Amino acid sequence: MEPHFLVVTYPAQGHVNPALQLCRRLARVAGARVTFSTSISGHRRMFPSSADQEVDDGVVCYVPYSDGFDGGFDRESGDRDEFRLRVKSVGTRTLAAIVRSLQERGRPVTCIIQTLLLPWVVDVARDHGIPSAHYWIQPATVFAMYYHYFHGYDGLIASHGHDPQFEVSLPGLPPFKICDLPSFLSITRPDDPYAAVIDMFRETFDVLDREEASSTARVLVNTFEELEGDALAAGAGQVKLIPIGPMLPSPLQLEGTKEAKGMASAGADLFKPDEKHYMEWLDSKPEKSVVYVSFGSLAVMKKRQAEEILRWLKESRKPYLWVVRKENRGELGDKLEEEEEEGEGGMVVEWCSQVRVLSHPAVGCFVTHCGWNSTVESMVCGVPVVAVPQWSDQVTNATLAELWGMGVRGELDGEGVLQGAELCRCLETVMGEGERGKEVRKRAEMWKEKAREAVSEGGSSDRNLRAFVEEIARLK
Ligand SMILES: O=c1ccn([C@@H]2O[C@H](COP(=O)(O)OP(=O)(O)O[C@H]3O[C@H](CO)[C@@H](O)[C@H](O)[C@H]3O)[C@@H](O)[C@H]2O)c(=O)[nH]1
Repeated sequence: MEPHFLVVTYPAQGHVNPALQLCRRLARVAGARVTFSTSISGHRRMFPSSADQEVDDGVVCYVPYSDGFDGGFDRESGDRDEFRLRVKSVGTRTLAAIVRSLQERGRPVTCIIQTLLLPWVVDVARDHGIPSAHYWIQPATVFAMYYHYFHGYDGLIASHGHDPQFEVSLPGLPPFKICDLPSFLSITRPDDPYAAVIDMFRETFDVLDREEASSTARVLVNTFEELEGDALAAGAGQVKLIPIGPMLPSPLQLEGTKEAKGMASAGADLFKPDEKHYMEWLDSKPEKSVVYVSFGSLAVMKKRQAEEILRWLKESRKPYLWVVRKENRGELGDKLEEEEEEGEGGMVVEWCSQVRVLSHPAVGCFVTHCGWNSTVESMVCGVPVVAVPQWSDQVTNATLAELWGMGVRGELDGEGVLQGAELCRCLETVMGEGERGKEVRKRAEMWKEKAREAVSEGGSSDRNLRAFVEEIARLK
């Protein structure tokens, strides 16, 4: 039977991107049919004119499921517990209907792969007798931290939640301070609005425990052996972690291929791309001179943080490209408009093609919140980072990026803000002529080479993905 992977993902940009990159990789490596499924709210943003219908880009077929929140979920005021339960009940039903409909149309699914926070998808796979796999889209180190949290270390971590400098030693990992563990692990108040998120992770690890017992646990990880060999081996019970990354962003996967042209605009973006000519603007700048600033797709930047960046941008002479999403603009008021009008030193955009920006020779540094995709994209483009983590895995990723030598981490003040002077110091360190800067740039180049090697034909991640595909083929 022809292999057919169904990749299911949560409707957030940081989940959609690696899921779609995996789809393209699977299509290429396995010559497989691939269907991508996110919730209707996400599908509408990717394909505004699709009227909730299936879309086919020639390589990947996009079929949306309903999660009970077709108009989207209000992250500010929505009840996360209600969200979790409704997504599970409605999602289970509508995804099952998709699996049946694909079967009836002669396109039976042979493996279901789900990204983070969707443990119920495993039940859909099991109910239909289809093998499944998890796709962990954060570092292996973060996986190991969650694993150990749910396997005996929750009490220790919770009891030191008030002491961010306390160092925890988890099996197989170097010691990490409490404040450098994924921030959800330090939630102790049940009324915390993010308490439901830790329940979603708990459900995933409960599912893994069950699968572990029946030796069916498979976890693909968006990392590579050369980067996180120790963390991959860091005692996660019998759960087999399969490093298959870094998933190259679509523009890089397609570089030089026939599909590249048509695919360039194929909808991964949940945000409307800014029409400003930022790539042409980059063309006019000297090599490695531009500072690119972006905090990803979810973080709502504190007003003071934005003001500090703005203050620094005005004072510094470095050209900059700064992504400020629409919903963050209110925070900045007229100041941003003024800045854009002056426009000499830099450019502010609402959304850009980040991978194209990072691939541009004019970009010399990425000031990032260290979402895992941004971290990986910076790595595969050889661009050093100034890390300004906000929450979740970002604090761990920032610690790792510094440990790997590909950048420096900004010291935040008591309110969690990176002040202008500190940003200036970090940029000087990374982009300046001092020894540290030279070393950081050398390491960034080194990781770029190693990352690309891992996913090129015969590289460690390429071999792992092929072996996974063969294993799935043998199961049928
Ligand atoms: O103007 C922009 C800004 C961002 N991006 C893309 O958006 C994605 C953002 O992903 P990421 O850097 O991971 O940040 P978040 O959107 O914040 O991702 C969420 O999901 C990630 C994966 O689970 C986690 O690592 C993060 O902490 C979490 O906030 C990346 O692929 C970027 O290339 C663009 O294409 N254009």
